[in-house]
Amino acid sequence: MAVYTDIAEDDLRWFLTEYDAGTLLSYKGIAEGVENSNFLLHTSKAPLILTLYEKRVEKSDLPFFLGLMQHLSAGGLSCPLPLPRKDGALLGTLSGRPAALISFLEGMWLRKPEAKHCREVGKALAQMHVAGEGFALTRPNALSLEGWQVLWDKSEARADEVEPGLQNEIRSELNFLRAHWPKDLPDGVIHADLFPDNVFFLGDELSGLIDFYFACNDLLAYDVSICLNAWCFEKDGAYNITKGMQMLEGYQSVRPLSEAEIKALPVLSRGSALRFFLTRLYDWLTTPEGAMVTKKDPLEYLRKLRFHRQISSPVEYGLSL
Ligand SMILES: Nc1ncnc2c1ncn2[C@@H]1O[C@H](COP(=O)(O)OP(=O)(O)O)[C@@H](O)[C@H]1O
Ligand SMILES: N[C@@H](CCOP(=O)(O)O)C(=O)O
Repeated sequence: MAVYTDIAEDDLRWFLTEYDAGTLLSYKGIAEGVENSNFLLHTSKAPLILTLYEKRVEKSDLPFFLGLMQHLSAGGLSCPLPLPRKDGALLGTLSGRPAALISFLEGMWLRKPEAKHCREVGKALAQMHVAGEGFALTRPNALSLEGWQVLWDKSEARADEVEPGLQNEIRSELNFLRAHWPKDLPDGVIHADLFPDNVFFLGDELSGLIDFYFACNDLLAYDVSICLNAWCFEKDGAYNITKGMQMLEGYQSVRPLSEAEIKALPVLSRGSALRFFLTRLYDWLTTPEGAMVTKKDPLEYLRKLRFHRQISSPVEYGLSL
């Protein structure tokens, strides 16, 4: 679960007086999530999500994340909106952490997404890419090639504890990606973590996207590759080409991919698989036993990475060329 920082009821009541949010009726920690501490609040006005920003979130990035939600929402994307304080600021402090109130999004995430849901996700991702145009702030992707190397430097010495031979395999993967990473593809604001737990559905209808705390400026097709990794593999590790096809068709129904983007999908997918492998590996090796967070399996992403390595044409992702 992810509640790293506890809050005292009196402090929360005091914090809420800065907002026009009504009076507190109840609050509870939310078990899901990895990065931040989240609480569900019921007030006399409306349900709200309270987020306390934790370890990997830089305070200086918060205006980008919160402003982005406002920009995307104004552009027609369904996503939470930060609630301004009475003084207009979007950010306050609670229990010594930067904290924000955001609107509660109806829906729930799908534990067993089907191909038809992948199509909706592809569409919503493309809508987000379009809605992100014109956003005034920028944020470089801290988890691209350089950031991967930093994570790897911190994990490399113990990597073979997780699987023998990993040291050599990941070292040469990083070399490959450094040499082949595409540079001239369309870029813009990407979500960068659009996993099933960050997409809400009401029945089969997508009700919105959450968790913009990895959002940044990067290649749009890299975001597509993140979604292929996160949505289109089955529990047994097999790639589901029907899901891939639906995801890509859904995306292209809003924003067609260029030939260069399509050609780059295998290398981008290797990069995104490595990115999630590395953060999971780092967390696996450093999260203390008994911590209140569910550690995610790095090897799931190693298997995905190996799959992308043997792709010989983007057609294998379900694209019709
Ligand atoms: N705006 C929201 N509306 C409804 N539920 C939310 C909202 N934001 C977060 N949640 C709940 O909190 C959980 C964790 O949120 P998330 O932003 O993914 O956390 P983290 O950044 O720590 O991974 C989500 O799975 C969801 O259950
Ligand atoms: N999606 C990442 C972990 C980040 O978790 P989130 O709760 O912020 O989506 C992974 O699966 O490794």
